[in-house]
Amino acid sequence: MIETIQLRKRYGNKDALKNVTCHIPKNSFVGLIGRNGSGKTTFLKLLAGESAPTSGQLFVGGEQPFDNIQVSANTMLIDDEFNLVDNARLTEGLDAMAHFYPKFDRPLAERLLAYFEIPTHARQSKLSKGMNMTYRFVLGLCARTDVTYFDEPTNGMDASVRKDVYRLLLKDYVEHPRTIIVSSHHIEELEQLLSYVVVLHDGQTVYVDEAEQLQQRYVELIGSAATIQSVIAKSQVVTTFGEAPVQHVIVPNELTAEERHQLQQSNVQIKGVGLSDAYIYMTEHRKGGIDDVYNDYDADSTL
Ligand SMILES: Nc1ncnc2c1ncn2[C@@H]1O[C@H](COP(=O)(O)OP(=O)(O)OP(=O)(O)O)[C@@H](O)[C@H]1O
Repeated sequence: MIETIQLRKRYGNKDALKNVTCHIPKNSFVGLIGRNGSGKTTFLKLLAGESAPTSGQLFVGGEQPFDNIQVSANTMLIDDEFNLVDNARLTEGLDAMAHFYPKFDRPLAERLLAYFEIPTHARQSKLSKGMNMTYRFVLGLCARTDVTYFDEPTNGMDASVRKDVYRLLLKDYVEHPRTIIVSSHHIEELEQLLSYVVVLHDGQTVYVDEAEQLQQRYVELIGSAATIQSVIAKSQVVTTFGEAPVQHVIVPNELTAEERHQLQQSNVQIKGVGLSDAYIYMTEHRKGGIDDVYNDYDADSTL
């Protein structure tokens, strides 16, 4: 469905995306994850045809999206700027959606807005930040375009709305399968939904595959630090946390049978990791974590 090869986007003298190569199968529910500034928004804007790549190839349903009416009629990008009609009342926004998107489910949109207590006679510009994002989310969901991109859709929503929104997204996706890409920093809220994950790091794809595979990249060893260190080479350790004597050591899921045996014999627990943790380990700063920064500062300040 979506195919990119060495996709690059340059702003001035800076590469926002420098090498994005990925294949996303049709009807996948995709999590687009990456740290601040890794290129998620830039990538979604390219996919939605809102900007043109600097170089590389990009196809959505076999078409190049930029300046392509056929693609835009079947695509929605919902972000915190989405606004179909300037200074319109929500009812006018619903009218416009029905006009542009033939599969728009207006009755569902109206029911959802009533449920979230968003007044449809109000002007979009007068809604609170969270309500505005919920309104945009409802439009994106009910448009039922073949491809829908949500860029940080839950920004500004309270915890209970966020929960409803993800539940809703899953229900609607199951009833009406289509390709959905959601960028979010709250992966833990999303991880039950995702079938596929794209991880961007510093403008490059560092992971494109099924969500489950990402989780299986690492294991957590829990036990005596000294025992773990006697079995596992230092170079294998991704990160360590917790205080001695019981520590948590994260390593790639590449333990040999012999290593597993030795660890188990020494009462070291071997545990799987969650998706959001796996992502953090994958993109962790290699120069140490926030503790090191704080400790260095502390040491300097006492000189
Ligand atoms: N219009 C622009 N002009 C110049 N630089 C830009 C522009 N848009 C993005 N960038 C730069 O491109 C890089 C990627 O930005 P982008 O917004 O795509 O990242 P992101 O992963 O969505 O970040 P965040 O998680 O913080 O929203 C950043 O370094 C950003 O400063």
